[in-house]
Amino acid sequence: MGRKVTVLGAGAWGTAFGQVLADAGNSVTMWAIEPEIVEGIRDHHHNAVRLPSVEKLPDNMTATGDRAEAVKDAEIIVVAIAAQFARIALADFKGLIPEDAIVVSLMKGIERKTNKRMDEVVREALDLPADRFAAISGPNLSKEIADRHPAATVVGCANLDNAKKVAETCTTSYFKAFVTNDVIGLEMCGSLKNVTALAVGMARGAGYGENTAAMIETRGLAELTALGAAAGADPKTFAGLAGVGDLIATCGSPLSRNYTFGSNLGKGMSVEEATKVSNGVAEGVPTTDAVVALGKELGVPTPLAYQMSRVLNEGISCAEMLSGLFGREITAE
Ligand SMILES: NC(=O)C1=CN([C@@H]2O[C@H](COP(=O)(O)OP(=O)(O)OC[C@H]3O[C@@H](n4cnc5c(N)ncnc54)[C@H](OP(=O)(O)O)[C@@H]3O)[C@@H](O)[C@H]2O)C=CC1
Ligand SMILES: O=C(CO)COP(=O)(O)O
Repeated sequence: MGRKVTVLGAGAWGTAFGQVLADAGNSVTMWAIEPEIVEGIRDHHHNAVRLPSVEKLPDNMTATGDRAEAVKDAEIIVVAIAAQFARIALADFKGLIPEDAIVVSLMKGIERKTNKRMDEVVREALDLPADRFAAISGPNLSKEIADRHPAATVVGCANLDNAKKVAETCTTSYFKAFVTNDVIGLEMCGSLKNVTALAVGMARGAGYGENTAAMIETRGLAELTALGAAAGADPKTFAGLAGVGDLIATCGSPLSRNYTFGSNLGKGMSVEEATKVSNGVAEGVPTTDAVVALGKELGVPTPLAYQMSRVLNEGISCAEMLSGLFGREITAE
């Protein structure tokens, strides 16, 4: 049974996920600011700007630039906007969202300055109760999913029935969704793994091999698990698809914008140069400082995020970043 679903933001993941929803039999409306993107999807079933690899998007997928028209009668509204702009973009939708619609975030980032997760930002921006907010997070590189390669994800909602409703809405022969009520865990996994991916990419770009990558990934996992648990997440979530799973995908693939951004830094580019050549938003960049701040707030050491913030703000080298990760004191792992 198809539902009316709206996706706010026709970036790479918003568009690929829109295709998943359409493949699952729903009637999908994409909302985007840029008229070129709206016209491309609506008139030619093609997003030449953000997802050119898909020649023809499904027929049951359309687009509009009109906010009220986009969300009218939608049962599920998916938000896929660059995290730092989510609050401001959603402010214009306040009052337009149907009263019983579930709002789903695909975003993986922490808001700078407030250090808030996307569940907090979305709920505040739309004045939304917890049981109508869901997060989706997992190893979901958009280009692979757009090519319909088999993949899985996790849908989190305080209300498990609503998580199941969202999961059912995005299930296809190639896309499997699990459910949880650990929204905080999903948010922390998705946001923090991007900082680790920046560091692994940087090490790879600088020419280091498997040992270095494994060291950063494992220490990154320990860091995001500790911070997540302190924020109220279930530590088990970090061993699942959204935690270890997404770390493996993101830290191992040049399709990841965060990995590639880091790799370019490791090859010697400046932050400005790496930003210029980035193929979409690298959420780990603005999220890094927010993770350091959140660590201070919650009393959890975040050595990897701290060293990456020095890379991004002070331009320290990869070797300096890695040697700064560990003190000289001998400790248990
Ligand atoms: N790509 C992936 O593989 C995955 C991405 N994600 C997460 O999904 C989120 C979106 O990523 P993705 O689609 O890939 O990113 P893109 O860089 O491809 O697109 C970013 C999107 O944000 C929109 N946007 C930026 N600023 C504003 C604004 N002020 N108002 C409204 N819209 C705005 C862009 O609109 P416009 O095009 O008009 O500029 C675009 O739709 C991120 O948080 C990312 O971490 C999660 C899983 C996988
Ligand atoms: O989150 C992702 C895969 O799960 C996508 O990673 P990037 O945002 O680094 O491309």
